This record gives sequence, C-alpha cells and structure tokens, in this order.
Amino acid sequence: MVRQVTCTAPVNIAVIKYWGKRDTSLILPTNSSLSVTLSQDDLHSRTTVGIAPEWSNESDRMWLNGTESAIATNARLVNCLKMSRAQRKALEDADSGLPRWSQWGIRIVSENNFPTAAGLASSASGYACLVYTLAQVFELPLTGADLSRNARLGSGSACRSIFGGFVGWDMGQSPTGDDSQAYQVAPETHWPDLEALILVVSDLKKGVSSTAGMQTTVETSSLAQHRFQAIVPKRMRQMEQAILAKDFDTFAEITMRDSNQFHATCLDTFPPIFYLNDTSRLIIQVVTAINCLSGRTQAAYTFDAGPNAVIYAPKAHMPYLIQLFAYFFPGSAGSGYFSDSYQCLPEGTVLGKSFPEPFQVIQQTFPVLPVDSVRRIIHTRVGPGPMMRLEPEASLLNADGLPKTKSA
Ligand SMILES: Nc1ncnc2c1ncn2[C@@H]1O[C@H](COP(=O)(O)OP(=O)(O)OP(=O)(O)O)[C@@H](O)[C@H]1O
Ligand SMILES: C[C@@](O)(CCOP(=O)(O)OP(=O)(O)O)CC(=O)O
Repeated sequence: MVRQVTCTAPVNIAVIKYWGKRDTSLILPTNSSLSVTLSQDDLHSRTTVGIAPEWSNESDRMWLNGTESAIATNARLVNCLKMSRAQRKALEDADSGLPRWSQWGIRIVSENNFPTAAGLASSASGYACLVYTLAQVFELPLTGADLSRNARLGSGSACRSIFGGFVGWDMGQSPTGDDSQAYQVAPETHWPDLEALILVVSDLKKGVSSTAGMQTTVETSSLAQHRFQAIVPKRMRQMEQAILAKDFDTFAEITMRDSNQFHATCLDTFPPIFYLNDTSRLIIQVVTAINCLSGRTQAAYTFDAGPNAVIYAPKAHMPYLIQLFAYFFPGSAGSGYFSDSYQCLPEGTVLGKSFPEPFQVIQQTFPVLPVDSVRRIIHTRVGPGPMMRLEPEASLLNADGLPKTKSA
C-alpha cells in the first residue's frame, strides 16, 4: 500500500544576496537576504513522495531527474528526511490513533524542468519542494515559517522558495536556528507590473559551488565582514520599503548594487572566485547604458553564483528589452531561444532584427556577441509558493513504487 503526494515548487532569485554561513550544518547565514519568487509556469521542481509499510525494512530511495541518487551520503537530504519524520513521530506520540507513517519507508522522485546545479537556483526549488511534499504526505500541521526552517536544512536559499511573491530570510540570532526563517514581505499579486527575464549564459554545472565558495568568502574576505555588519541590515529595510511602495527605481538600484557587491566579495575572496564572464559584463554594460540614456531606470540586473543574468523590469519595458538583448546576444536555438508564457511581443515579431528607437546610439557602442553567448531568454513573472498537484498524471511514481520513466 503506497500513500503518495506530488507537489511543485518555484525558484527564487535574490535581490539582497545570501552569501556566507555562521553554522554550516544547520545552514545559518551570516546575513539576512531577500528574494523574488518566480512563476512556476516557467521554472519549477516537481516532487512525488511515496511512503509504504512494505518499504520499512529497506533504505529510503531517491531519483533526481531520472537517475537514482544515494540518500545516505547526502547529509542535507538526510537532515530534511529526519526532521520531517521526527515531526510526524511527535504527532503520533501525542495521538495513538494516528497511523504510524513515521515508520514507513520513503521513496522520492523529483525533476527540475530546467538545468540542475547551473546557477538557476535548482537547490532552492528542489529542497523547498521536498520538504513541502513531505509535510503533505505526513499531514504535518506546519506554518510557512516552520516549513522554511525545514527547507533551510536542505539549502539556505530553499527557505525563501516556501513563499510566493517577495520573501525575506531573517538570519536570526539563536545558535539552534529556531529564528532563522523566511517570511513573506508581499504576495505575488502585490506588484503585477514587475516582471523578469532570465538570460541563460551557460547551463553547465558551475565550477565553484555556492556552498564551498561562500565559506571561503567568510574565511578570507574582509569586505564580506563589512557587508554583513554595515551594509545588509540597512539594505533589507530599504528594499522592503521599496517593494511595499512598488518603487522600481529604488528596488532596481539596490538590486544592482547588491549583485555588484556580492561579486565584489567573491573577487575579494582569497583565492578569488569569478562567476561573471565577458557576456555577463556586457549585459551589465547594456543595462547601465539604457538606464543612463533614458535618465530613468529601465531595468535591473542581478547575478547569482554563475554567469546567468536575471533582469527585473516593469512590464511595459519588456518588449524593447527583449529586442535589445536578442540583438546583442543572438541565439541559434530557433524557437527554443526565447520562451514567453505571456506573449508580450506582437505576433510576427522577428527577434533581434529591429533596434529599439531611443537606444540606437548604443548600437555602435557595444559589440554583437557571437551566437549562443546567451543560449536562452526566458520571460517570466513573480509567482506563488509551492503547490500540491492533485491530477493523477502529475505523479512521478508508478504503481510499483518506481519512477514512471524507469522500469526497474
Ligand atoms: N529537485 C530536486 N530535489 C532535491 N534536490 C535537488 C533538486 N534539484 C537540485 N537538488 C540538489 O541541489 C543541488 C544543486 O545545487 P547547487 O547549489 O549546486 O546548484 P543551483 O541551486 O542550481 O545553483 P545556485 O544555488 O547557485 O543558484 C543538486 O546537486 C541536488 O543535490
Ligand atoms: C548566490 C546565491 O544564489 C547563493 C545561494 O546559495 P545556496 O542556497 O545554493 O547555498 P547553500 O545554503 O550552501 O545550499 C544567493 C542567494 O540565493 O541569496
């Protein structure tokens, strides 16, 4: 007898970056952070968790993107499973009438509909999806804050993917991590005018993982210490106010400054870490040029631990921003180069062929990069938090308790 639940969860892209831990096993950060949750229409993790009494005598099993991956050697996965089981056991201890699900074996099948470990926040959506699905399968009466602490044990940024919209992660003070949790600054419906473009510069696994990179930064960068103490607390307050007031100019300036400072702390790390490449830097220059030319902020860039850019901008700016990026960064993927669930371009638009009106002057200033310097452009929006998927075809587990795509 298998009891199973399937859920999906979103990625989030930080506008105030988390980069550093004060406790590496509990995943407690050196600074608070703030992110925007992106729509699951475009990027999501999907996870099915099955539990069954007949699996009690075997090890728990997990398949990620079609391949079985060991659970026992992945301490973060083990911690998430342990925590959810302990929370279920506490309920069972308090009520002898409840089924003993905490003693059943677990099988997990998960898929990301975008590249894993490529700096597109797969660990955030993946662990948020896992703990959310475990909570559903075990019927845990958890708040969003509780769930975010469970997700934090998998990956720091995952705690923010438990909420939709605009999400803060309060670093907390307690050595146990009881107060290090996410909270919603504003829901996904708050600022519908704000949209995002993801410029995929590389979908390869990155050289220095976030986990390893941030600890070298904590150990060696004096700039990072200044950032933790003197910069981030003030920025968090300013950013929350900007979001609540839908003040794009302030939102954009803090976003770009914070991305710049995060990458400056990477450069200040010894030995230094480089996540941006020449394409990333040209994206920064193009955004800066159009902001300067128009005397108003048209768009904001931000980069995580990799060369991919996320551009936040008001809806009305999207059509010409897409044309600008498609002009300077042409792609060979045909219709796969640009994906847009919201169809913001007029039908018949040829991408990258016309140069947007007020910005012709920068056409001569910057080079057109070789084809595929940007491999994909994804137009997306602010979106909701994790969701249960009730339709039977959503499940990734077949009747034999194996991934649907695998036969054994
Ligand atoms: N759907 C998933 N379910 C469970 N774990 C996942 C899932 N997707 C990714 N992970 C875990 O996250 C790891 C990738 O995390 P990593 O931080 O290296 O990359 P990323 O999250 O894509 O990049 P970044 O955090 O810099 O944006 C995977 O190796 C896997 O352990
Ligand atoms: C640059 C970042 O994306 C770093 C994310 O780091 P992770 O959350 O992937 O790190 P771990 O906690 O070690 O799993 C900034 C951010 O998302 O805030």
